[in-house]
Amino acid sequence: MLTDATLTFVALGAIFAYSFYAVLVAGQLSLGQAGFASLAAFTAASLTPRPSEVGEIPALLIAIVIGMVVGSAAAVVLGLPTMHLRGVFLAIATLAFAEAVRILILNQEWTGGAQGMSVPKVLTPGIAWAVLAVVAYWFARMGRSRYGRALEAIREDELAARAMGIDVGRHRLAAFTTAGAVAGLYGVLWAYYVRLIAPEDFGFTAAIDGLVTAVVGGSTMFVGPLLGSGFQTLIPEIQRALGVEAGWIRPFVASALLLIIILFLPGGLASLVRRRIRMPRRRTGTPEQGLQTRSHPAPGELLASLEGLSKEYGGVHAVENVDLELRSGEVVGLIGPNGAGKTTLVNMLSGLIPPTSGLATVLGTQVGRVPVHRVAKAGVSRTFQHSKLFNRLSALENVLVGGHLVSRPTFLRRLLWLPSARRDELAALDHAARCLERVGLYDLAGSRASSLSYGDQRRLEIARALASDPTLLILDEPAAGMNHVEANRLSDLIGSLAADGLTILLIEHNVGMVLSTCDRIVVLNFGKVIATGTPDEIAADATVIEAYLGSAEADTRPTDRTEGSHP
Ligand SMILES: Nc1ncnc2c1ncn2[C@@H]1O[C@H](COP(=O)(O)OP(=O)(O)OP(=O)(O)O)[C@@H](O)[C@H]1O
Repeated sequence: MLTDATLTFVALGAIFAYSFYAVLVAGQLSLGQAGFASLAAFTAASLTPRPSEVGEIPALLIAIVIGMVVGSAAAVVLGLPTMHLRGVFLAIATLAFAEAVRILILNQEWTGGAQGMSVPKVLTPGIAWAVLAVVAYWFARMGRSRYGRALEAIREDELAARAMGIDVGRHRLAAFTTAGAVAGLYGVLWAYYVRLIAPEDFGFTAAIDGLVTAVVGGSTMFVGPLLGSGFQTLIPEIQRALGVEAGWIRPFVASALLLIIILFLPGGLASLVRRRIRMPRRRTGTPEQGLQTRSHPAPGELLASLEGLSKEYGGVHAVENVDLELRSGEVVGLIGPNGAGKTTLVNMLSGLIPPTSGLATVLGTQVGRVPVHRVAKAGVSRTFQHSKLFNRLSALENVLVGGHLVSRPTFLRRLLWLPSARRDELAALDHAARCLERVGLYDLAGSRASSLSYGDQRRLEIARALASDPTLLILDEPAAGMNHVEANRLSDLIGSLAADGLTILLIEHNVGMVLSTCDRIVVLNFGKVIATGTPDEIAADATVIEAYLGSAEADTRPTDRTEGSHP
C-alpha cells in the first residue's frame, strides 16, 4: 500500500501544508503559496545546472536555495502592501497574486507555456522525508520560542498582542516570508519529482488542497501539517486497499471524513495530541530575576501629562479637553458614570486610539503618534474592560507572552539547542511563575485561559500585564462582574501592587475599592473632568455625589477586607 510515490506525496503534501501553517499559526489566511511555489519551481528549474553537469544532489541543493530565495522574496514583495489586510481580504489578495503568477507563467516562452517544463527527476522518498524532518523541526522549535508564542498571541487577539509590546506588522511579515520560503521549497521538490511541471500544478486547486491539508491537520501544533497530509494522502489509499473503488464513492467518503473533522475537531487532528506544558517551579518574590528589566523613574517623577486631550466620534465628545498629570508611584482612580469617557481616555493613554486633538506624553512617547507596541515598550501595560486573554493558550503561556518585552528572543538559538536559549527560557518561565503566584494563580498555570472562572480570568489579565514589568499599569474595570469575595481579593492585590511602588491608573465602578486603594481620584462626566482630589475630598464633593456617587451605577459598598483572603 505504501508505495514510494505515496510516501513521497505524503512528505510533499506536508511540506506544502507547512507553508500554510506558517501563517495560520499567526491567524493569517493566505492562498498565495501556490504562486510562490510556482515562481520558485520554474525559476529554479531554469537556472539550476543539470544534474549531469554537477551531480544530482548538488543540483537539487542549488535548486532548493534558488527556490527558497525566490519564494521568500516574492512573499516580502507581496507582503509589504498586503500585511494590513485581515481574514478573507488577505485570502482574496493573495489568491489574486497566485492567479496572476499562473497566467504570467502560462504565457512565457521560457516556462514552456501550457506544455510546461521538463525537469530531471532527482527527488527520492528518503530525500523528501529528510527535508520534511528539517521543516517540521523548524516549526517544532519555533512553537515554544518567544517568537512562536508572539505569533500565537497575534492569532488569538491581535489588539492584546500589540498591547503586550509585540510588533504585529513585523511578526506577520516574518511569518509570511517563512511561508514564501517553505512554499518555494515545496515548488522545487515537486518539480524535481514529477519530471514535467505545468502552471496548472500550482493553480487554485493546489492552493485549496494545501490549505485544507493544513486546516485538517490543525494550526495549533507543529505536527498538524504532517497529520493532515497523512490523512489526505492515505485515506484514498486505505479505501483502495479496502476495495472501495466504485467511481464516486471514494471521493465522497474522503469528503465526508473531511467534513466530520472540520465539524467535530475544529482545531484539526493535532488537537487530539495533548499539548505538553512545561511547568516552572513555584516562585515567590520579585519577578525580575534573569530578565532585562527596566529602570523605573523615581517616586514623584512626572510619568504622563495630558494637555487638552479630546476624542470625538462623529458628534459625540467621548473625551473633552482633559488635562491630567500622573506621577511615579501614584495610584490614581478614574471614575464616572457609564459613557463618561473613561475607557476612551485610557485607550488614548495606551496608544490604542489617537486623540482628535490635544497632546498626551506618556513615559516620553507621544501617544497617538507611535504604534501601540512602542507605548508598551516605554512601560505602559494594561488590562481591558472586556477580557482580552489569549483564550486557547494556557494561563502560563498568556503570562509568558506578557513578558515578551522583558525576555530575550530564543528561536534561532533554540534551533541550535544553545544552552543560553534554555537558560533564557527558564528565566522567562520563572518570571511567569512569579507573576502567576503574585495574583494567586500558580496552581492554574496549565489551564486554558478560556476555562478559568471569570474572576480568575481578570486576575490572569493582571498577571499578564505585570509580566512586562510596567512603569504604569492601567486596570480597566478589573472588578467588573466579580462577586464580593473576588472583589475583595482583587482590592488586596491592587493594594499590594501599589505598596510596591507601581504607578496604577484604576478605572472602577466599585467605589469602595477606589476609595480604599487610590491616592488621588479623577472624576469624569460627559468626557470632562468634573473633580480631582483625595478619596475623602471626592467622597464629600457635591458635584460628584450628584453626577455619580448618588447614582445606581456607582457600587459604593465598602470593601470588607475581612471577607476575602489575600491571594
Ligand atoms: N468607537 C466608538 N465609536 C463611537 N462612539 C464611541 C466609541 N467608543 C466610545 N464611544 C462613545 O464615547 C462615549 C464614552 O465611552 P467610554 O466607553 O469611553 O465610556 P466609559 O466611561 O468607559 O463607560 P463605561 O463605564 O460604561 O465603560 C460614549 O458615549 C460612547 O458611546
